[in-house]
Amino acid sequence: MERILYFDCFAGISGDMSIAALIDLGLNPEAVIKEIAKLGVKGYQIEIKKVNRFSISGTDVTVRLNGEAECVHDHGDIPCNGHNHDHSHNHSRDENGKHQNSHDHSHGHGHSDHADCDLEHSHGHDNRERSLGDISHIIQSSEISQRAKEIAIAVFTEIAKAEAAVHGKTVEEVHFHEVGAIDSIVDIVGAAICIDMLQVDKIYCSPVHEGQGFIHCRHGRLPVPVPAVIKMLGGSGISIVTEDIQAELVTPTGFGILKTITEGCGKMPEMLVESVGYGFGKTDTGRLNALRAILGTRSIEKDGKLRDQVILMETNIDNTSGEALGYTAERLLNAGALDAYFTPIQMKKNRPATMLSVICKKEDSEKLSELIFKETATIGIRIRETERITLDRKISTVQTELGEVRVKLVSVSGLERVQPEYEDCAKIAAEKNLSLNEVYEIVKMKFMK
Ligand SMILES: O=C([S-])c1cc(C(=O)S)c[n+]([C@@H]2O[C@H](COP(=O)(O)O)[C@@H](O)[C@H]2O)c1
Ligand code: NI
Repeated sequence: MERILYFDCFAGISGDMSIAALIDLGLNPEAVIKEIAKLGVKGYQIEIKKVNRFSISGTDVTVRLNGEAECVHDHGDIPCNGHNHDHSHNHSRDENGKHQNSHDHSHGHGHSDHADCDLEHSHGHDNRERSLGDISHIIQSSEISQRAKEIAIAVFTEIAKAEAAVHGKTVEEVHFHEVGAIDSIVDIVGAAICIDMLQVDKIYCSPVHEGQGFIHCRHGRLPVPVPAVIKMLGGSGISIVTEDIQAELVTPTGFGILKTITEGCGKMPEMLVESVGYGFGKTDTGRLNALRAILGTRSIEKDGKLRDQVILMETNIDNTSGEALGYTAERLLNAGALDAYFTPIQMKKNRPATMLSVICKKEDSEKLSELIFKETATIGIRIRETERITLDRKISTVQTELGEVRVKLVSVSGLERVQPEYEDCAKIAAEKNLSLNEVYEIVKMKFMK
């Protein structure tokens, strides 16, 4: 059996929605808080509560920094953005999640947005700038589980890479403001801890719904999806559906988490649903603003076959030498491609050309597409996610009169099929001066009854 986690992102995703939805699946909130405390970061409180929004029962997670006052901000362009998500605020809500006291201007700062709050004032937010190295150090030196550490650092790295690209800096030069604040660290590490606690084998997501318009943050006025999110979209295999809502529904923190942990984007896989969790966002969009997490199981085997998702990349090339193409395929295979192959094609302007196809795991697609761009003259790659059915296989070693040979054993409709390993047979054939076929036959004879 395989445990599957599916994120239904019908209202986007943010850091606090992620941790809230995962806890709402049935994790013990106290146990999660205890794990997060192992970070050794001080000066915050996590409030996890069950609430009803639009008649749906779910979880709301708010990280409050000690001595925090309300975040004071007025919203020029869109509702309460910068807070859809990952930062705590004390706005109270009615049953439908609408703000009752929309903004408390008690500080008299009159900020125009939350990020300005972070940058210029110290009324409760953690203002420290942190580099990826600082954050990785906090995580590495803590006593949270190894898997949670790996996930959390991978999320921060993903976001740092996007920020670096957007701002024309190196990853080391990137200093997080919003995302470096304690509440975002808690959201990301908290989500990583929950994923580890849920012991899931595979994670998938739906296309992610995003609003439109502009937000204000420390960079000034940014279009939605914000640049860091757009950057991370590349190579993610995740698609965006634009809603007619003037709000930022997808935050860099939320998308960073999603991109890092999911293996594929599409419809909910067929599975037996065990539990469903709703994690509420903070923005009032006038409709249910929640991330839905669905946990279930499916049998990995269906008719003796395994099903999983792989990425298929294709590019048509008419201006790269045969030498360079052969070299590219070799590099792709060495870098983790499941397969890399060529098809002769006829392109426009009567050009005989070559289509390069690469099959790979989702997590390798970005790296491999970069390699294709680097080694060939192509300027575009088609990328799609596709389901793969494979026969369950066992590798075993047999003793033959020619020596030890590895074989793949697969079962098809109850019949066992033996596939001797090419490398082993080729080596023996060369050493013993036999044909490859002769070696194959000798190995296969071992399995004749
Ligand atoms: O802090 C930075 S560098 C930052 C970059 C970007 C880019 O798209 S670049 C966007 N933002 C906005 O700030 C808030 C908080 O983001 P979190 O992911 O930390 O919650 C949000 O509106 C982002 O879009 C910040
Ligand atoms: Ni930025």
